Parts: sequence; C-alpha cells; structure tokens
Amino acid sequence: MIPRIAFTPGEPAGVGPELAVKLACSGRSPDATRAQIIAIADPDLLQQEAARQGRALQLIPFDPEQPSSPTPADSLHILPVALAHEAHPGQLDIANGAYVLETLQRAADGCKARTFDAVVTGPVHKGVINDAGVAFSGHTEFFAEQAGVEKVVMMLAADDLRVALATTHLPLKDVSGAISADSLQQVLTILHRSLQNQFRIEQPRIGVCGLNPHAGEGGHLGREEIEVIEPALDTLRALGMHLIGPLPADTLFTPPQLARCDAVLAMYHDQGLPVLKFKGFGRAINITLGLPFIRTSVDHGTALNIAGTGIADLGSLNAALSQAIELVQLRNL
Ligand SMILES: NC(=O)c1ccc[n+]([C@@H]2O[C@H](COP(=O)([O-])OP(=O)(O)OC[C@H]3O[C@@H](n4cnc5c(N)ncnc54)[C@H](O)[C@@H]3O)[C@@H](O)[C@H]2O)c1
Ligand SMILES: N[C@H](C(=O)O)[C@H](O)COP(=O)(O)O
Repeated sequence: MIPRIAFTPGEPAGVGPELAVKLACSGRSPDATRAQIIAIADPDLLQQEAARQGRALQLIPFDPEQPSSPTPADSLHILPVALAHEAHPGQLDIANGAYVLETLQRAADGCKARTFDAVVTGPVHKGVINDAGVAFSGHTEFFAEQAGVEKVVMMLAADDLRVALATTHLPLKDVSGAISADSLQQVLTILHRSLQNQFRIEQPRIGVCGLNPHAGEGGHLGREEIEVIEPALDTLRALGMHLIGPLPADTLFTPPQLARCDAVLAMYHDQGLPVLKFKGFGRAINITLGLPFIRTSVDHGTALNIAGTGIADLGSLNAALSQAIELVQLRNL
C-alpha cells in the first residue's frame, strides 16, 4: 500500500514553498520516496520557487480515482489552490490568509473522507491569519475543530524525548485557569492511549510537570499541584496509568528523570517546547494526538528572516513525513 500524504506548505511568504521544492527535487528521505505526496498549494508559487532554485519541477495533477503510486523524483502531486496575491518571500500579505486556511481545509476534508492517509503541515503564520480577520490559534486547534473532537493533544518529539502539552496556544496569564482536573484527565488519557496505540508502548510511563516553581513547594509557591494536578493523577493511577509526578519541571527535564519516562506532560507551551527544541530543533516533529486522522508537522515556524535565501533546512519536514508514513503503516497492520 502506497500511503497518500497531503502536504500543506503553509505560509506562502515563508520557507514552506522552498521546502516543498527541496522535498521534490533534492533532499527527500528514502521513506518519502515510497509515498504519494500531494502538495495542496498554488502551482505557480511552487514553479516560481523551483525556478529560483534552478530546478525543473513536475507537478502531477492529483486524481483520487487513480490508484496511489509513489511520487516520482523531481515531482509533487498537486491539488491546486490559488493565491489571492502573488507571494514575495519574507513579506506577509493578509490577502493570502484565506489561501492558507483553504489549503488546511482541503487537507482536513481529504483526511476525513479517507482520500488522504495523513496530513503533514508546513509552517503557518498565526498572526497574519488573525490580521486577515479569522481567529486562528494553530493547526492543532484548527484540525480538532474540523474533526469535531473536543480535545486533542499537541506532542513534539525529538529522538527519544516526547513532550506533550496540557495547554497550547493561549496567553500565559490564562494558563492556570485552563487547567482543571477534568482537562488534565482528558489530556493524559489521550496521551496514554496514543502512546499505546500509535507508538506501541504497552504500559507508557508519563512524567507530569507541576505548574509552579518547584511544583508549588508544598503549597507555598502555588496550590494548583495540590488542588488540581495531584487529584487528577490519583484518579488516573487508580485506573492503572503509570504517572510520575507532579515533579518540578526543572527536575523532570533532567536525564535521570527522563530515563524513567516515555513522555513528559508539560503544563504549558514554553515550559516544554524550549527543552524539546534545544534537544532536537531541525529534526523534531509535532504530532496531534486524539484526532481521527494522522497529522504531523515541522518543528519550526515560517522563518521569514531566511525565506527566499535558499538555506532552509529540510530535516524536520523529512522527519514529519517519515513519522506520518510510519504511523499510517502501523495503523494498517
Ligand atoms: N508548524 C507551524 O505552523 C509553526 C511552528 C512554530 C512557529 N510557527 C509560527 O511561525 C512564525 C515565526 O515564528 P518564530 O520566528 O518564532 O520561529 P521560526 O521557527 O520561524 O524561526 C526561528 C529561527 O529558526 C530559523 N529556522 C526556522 N526554520 C528553519 C529551517 N527550516 N531551516 C533553517 N532555519 C530555520 C529561523 O530562520 C529563525 O532564525 C510565528 O507566526 C509562529 O507562530 C508556526
Ligand atoms: N506550538 C508549535 C511550535 O512551537 O512548534 C507551533 O506553534 C505549531 O503549532 P500547530 O501545529 O498547532 O500549528
């Protein structure tokens, strides 16, 4: 079976188009040569980028009625979506916000209809989509809404480190209020089941960070650990989950503690992701757990500062593609 992977290059003024062309024409990993990769993007945008790189790129119209076949070298299958305005590297244009959302919408629709086996996303610029008038906090939340699921979990992985988040894209001042015993139980249940079902870890060991410095220092530096986190963990332990903590984040993210864990649950974005990105930026992946379809992504953003220079690194996109293909294969076993 040849996996059909939808690929959204994301923000047209960022490094996404460059990565798409490199994926087709230069640095594709061996795994990706065994998949059908369907870019959901503006064909002219990709051809302009190919010309900039001095590459001959073939865009093969995607036909869902045809049996899946691997995308040949120097090619991408294409599901065309037109830009509103020509894109210029490094220059955001709110007129193209709707284009980005349309590419994600087509990917979500295709995954829900099982036309695609998975979606791999390139980086989007959350700010310009909001500036264009659409409330958007990230792919994670967008795909959850499209799939009609109340809760999903963002997890990033680099080498043997997996970091999941109890909360995702929200202001720091709102984090404490967003963490309840119920929400933690939902997040940990999704994480536990995904580690079992998608990553084939029979009895996952999950390390849980506290929210406050020193996990609240016995209530002297905050009470969320005592009032919310510990009761949630106790309830889940009674159901058989192997949960470690809550531990102070600066203790949990040390090698001896990490050796005891298959994954870490951080309470908020910048508690967990700096550690993960310090370890593996450029080869890490982002995966949404709890969706009815497979979605992986790059570990980086739009990199507007280097767009158009030709130096964007393909490592994380290749890793995200390989992970998506592996998850499709495991699902189909
Ligand atoms: N997957 C996603 O959609 C995603 C992920 C992270 C950030 N973002 C968004 O991207 C925008 C910019 O975020 P940022 O500037 O904080 O982070 P960024 O990842 O875009 O850039 C951080 C640094 O890493 C470099 N970099 C990023 N990707 C690279 C690559 N492939 N090769 C070489 N160097 C690379 C950049 O040049 C920059 O110096 C924000 O709007 C943010 O929300 C999107
Ligand atoms: N939180 C992610 C990161 O820092 O890499 C990033 O913003 C992407 O999130 P989505 O996959 O939800 O767009």
